[in-house]
Amino acid sequence: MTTESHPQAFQAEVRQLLDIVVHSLYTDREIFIRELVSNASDSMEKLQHVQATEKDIFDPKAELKVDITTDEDAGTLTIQDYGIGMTHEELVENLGTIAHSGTKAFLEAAKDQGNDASALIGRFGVGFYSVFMAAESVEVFTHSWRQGEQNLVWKSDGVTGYSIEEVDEQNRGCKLVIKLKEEHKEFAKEERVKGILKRYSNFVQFPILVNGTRVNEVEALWLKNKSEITDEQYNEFYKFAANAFDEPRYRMHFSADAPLALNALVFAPDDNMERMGFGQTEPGVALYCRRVLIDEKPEGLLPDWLRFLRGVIDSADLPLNISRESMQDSALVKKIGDVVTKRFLKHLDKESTKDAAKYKEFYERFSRFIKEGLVTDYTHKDALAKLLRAESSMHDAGELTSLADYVTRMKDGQEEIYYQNGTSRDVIEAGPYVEGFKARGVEVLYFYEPIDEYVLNQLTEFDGKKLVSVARADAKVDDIDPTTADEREALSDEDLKSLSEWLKETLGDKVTEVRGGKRLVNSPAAAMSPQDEISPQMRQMFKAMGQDAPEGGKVELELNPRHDLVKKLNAARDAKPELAKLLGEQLLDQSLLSAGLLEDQRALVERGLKIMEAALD
Ligand SMILES: Nc1ncnc2c1ncn2[C@@H]1O[C@H](COP(=O)(O)OP(=O)(O)OP(=O)(O)O)[C@@H](O)[C@H]1O
Repeated sequence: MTTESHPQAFQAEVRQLLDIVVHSLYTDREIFIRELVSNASDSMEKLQHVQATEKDIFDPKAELKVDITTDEDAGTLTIQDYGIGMTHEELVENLGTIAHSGTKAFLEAAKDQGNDASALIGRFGVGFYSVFMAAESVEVFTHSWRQGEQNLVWKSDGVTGYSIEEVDEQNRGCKLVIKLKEEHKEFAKEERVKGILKRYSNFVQFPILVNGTRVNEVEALWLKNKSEITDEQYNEFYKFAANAFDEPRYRMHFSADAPLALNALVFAPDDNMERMGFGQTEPGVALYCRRVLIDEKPEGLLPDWLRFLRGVIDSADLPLNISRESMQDSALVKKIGDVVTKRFLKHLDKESTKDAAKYKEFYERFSRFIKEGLVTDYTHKDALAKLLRAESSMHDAGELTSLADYVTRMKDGQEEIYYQNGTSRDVIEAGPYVEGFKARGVEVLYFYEPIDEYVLNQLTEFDGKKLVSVARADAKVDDIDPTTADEREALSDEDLKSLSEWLKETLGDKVTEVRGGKRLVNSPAAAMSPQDEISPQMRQMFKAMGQDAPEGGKVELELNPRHDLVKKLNAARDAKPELAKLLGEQLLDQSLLSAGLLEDQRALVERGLKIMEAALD
């Protein structure tokens, strides 16, 4: 084998690549250190494989580590590894031509793009050559793991070509001596280099030392076997990764080989910082490729509503050099995010049945995110719906139930899932809507947040069963018989019909319809949302958000034909027409009031006084 001391020209493609690297890649210049440390680590990993089969290895006792030294005065940065090193032939092949597919693909794409290569480069690896973003010249001293090979140095200024010479004895592996350009001397500063390594290379499996001090202390826990990790280790890792002081509420650790090579370790924190008033939480699951950081806060990785999660996703399938900008529209990144999201939702569902009390605590803090997911993320709708919880007419206050459990308790003949949205349990139970369901032994779920109405409207159904508000006129509960018979005599159909017509006339277009119904027990009347109309609660929500609500929002008035007040009102139509009119209007306003829908209460109060006066006459 010959050893040239005269310069060799770079392959044309390498020159082209170097030109782009030096002239178009300005952002994230610091990543060249990440690239070189990754190469060092890869090379030592390869050595471990070689050690498994080969006995005769050069410099067999050399410890596997990355030694980095900085020299500010000389403006140099030196990176030494003890990996497989390179022979003369390998130096030519690896550092003088472009053999690896990623860079080739880049150059081909760059050709198609004409001059605008900078937009593309983030998607492909430039690996070793990225050093020339900061270097004036580079020397690679090396000895291969093979016995009997030469001690060599490869030198280049990264412009036209390189030379390879034989040198004095070297350690096994590669030592890169990087002479920095004047304007990039910052990379010869110890603190700057340590900062870069902490950011990108903290989890590299081999020790990294800067001027003799180790900088990477934390193990890449996500790549270890679950059975080898203690709870304390997990919690410590969470605190480190999330920069947190609390103990995580949930954690999920999983690995997959197909369809994607994936390792994920994610945590739900103790509390929801948004609920505590800290403003919008930033996404906190970092993306790694084989222990090396790609992006700390990747935006397109997980859906926005999972922004409370903390931890790490690592995929060996990702190209290391992918840039932040191109990440967001990478199909691979989306796929990774989707796999993790699905897994996490499944994990939560499992945990919720395993320990309901623990899940309740989580839900009380994080339900906002689940609801946000339900209204923004159609893909995961079904899995999210399983995680919803609510109080119920069948359970004590404070107890939560799931939609799935509700379905198991549905009565024979019941086709729909019933719910009511109100400010509190007391308000809901004091209102007229639930009583008819209770009398039939039909369960009603109670939701208390304004957003719930919207969430349930979006969800429309669960397990093939429609979600219906008990305030809807079309709720199909009338077909189910009450469990106890109501002995009170009802108004005749004829009287009920004429009373209803009279009331409709009296109330005018404040109501769409007045009619009798079977649903009420203790209340004389109730304001119902007509079929196919946006509910009054929804209108209120639009208003609260400062938006114009769609047309509609009128109610249907349902009368209880067994209630004394209704019977007496019917009689009063002829006997005391003036008072009957007042009572009819009052009945509507009170129904609106108990539905939380009366906007202006002045008329109600004034009318109340007149009715009181009449009562004393
Ligand atoms: N420290 C090293 N020790 C041994 N071989 C190395 C070292 N650094 C680079 N090489 C060799 O040079 C080749 C080219 O390196 P380069 O960083 O350009 O690309 P890569 O590591 O193959 O891919 P990428 O960096 O795009 O993921 C490597 O595949 C490897 O064979």
